[in-house]
Amino acid sequence: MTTDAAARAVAARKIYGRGETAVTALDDVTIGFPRGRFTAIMGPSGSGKSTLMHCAAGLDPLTSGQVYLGDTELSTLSDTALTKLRRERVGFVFQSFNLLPTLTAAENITLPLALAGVEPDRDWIELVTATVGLDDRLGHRPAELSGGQQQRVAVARALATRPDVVFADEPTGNLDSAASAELLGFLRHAVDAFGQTVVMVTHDPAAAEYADAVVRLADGRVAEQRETSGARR
Ligand SMILES: Nc1ncnc2c1ncn2[C@@H]1O[C@H](COP(=O)(O)OP(=O)(O)OP(=O)(O)O)[C@@H](O)[C@H]1O
Repeated sequence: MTTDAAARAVAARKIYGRGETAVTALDDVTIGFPRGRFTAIMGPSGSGKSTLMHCAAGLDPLTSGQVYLGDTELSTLSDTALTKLRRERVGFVFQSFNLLPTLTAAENITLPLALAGVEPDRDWIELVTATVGLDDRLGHRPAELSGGQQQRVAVARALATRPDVVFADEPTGNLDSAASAELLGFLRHAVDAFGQTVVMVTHDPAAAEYADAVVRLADGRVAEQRETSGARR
């Protein structure tokens, strides 16, 4: 296992339910997500993609095994410490954008910093915000933005704390192909220009080609790990 993994799972097992209705969602998964790289998680419906992401992000505990963010083993943390870690060291992007409707785009981007009670790094926020490419629309509320624009705001929000990892769950699931390409280009840029680490669940092979590597799950196990062709870089 490489030591430069921003996040990793070791012998991760997740069982939902008990007895006859128990479902093994993760079955002995050991995987690292290298720092400064873009990893796509693929696999059929029910193969454990979301479970792996949720457990790696500290949203859901494992049944056995360990997940680490850097050198921190998440199961050793209290609920308060885990909440703090998620706020300060993890960024999330969801299929459904999840922006706060009453806040402007700019306010949505800096919200995680306000929640974490940390001083914004103004240069970083300016850099990320400039890269979003929304120009004069930063003062607009989400309802006044297209889906693609909203999701770019969501990625900028995920980057605001300069997290160790950004976890994106089907981030292009609600976008048309042009907006998807733009969003994936933005995620790619966050990795190449800012050295961020991105882990993205996707069903779309074209989306996965923006990543450096693809992890394919099947029946809760790692079925394949490969580097992408890099054709889009
Ligand atoms: N909260 C839960 N309670 C019980 N079973 C669950 C729960 N969450 C997931 N599962 C089961 O665990 C398995 C893996 O689910 P998971 O959502 O991780 O798969 P996925 O690969 O992300 O699927 P999809 O592509 O459809 O989102 C599935 O069999 C699912 O039904």
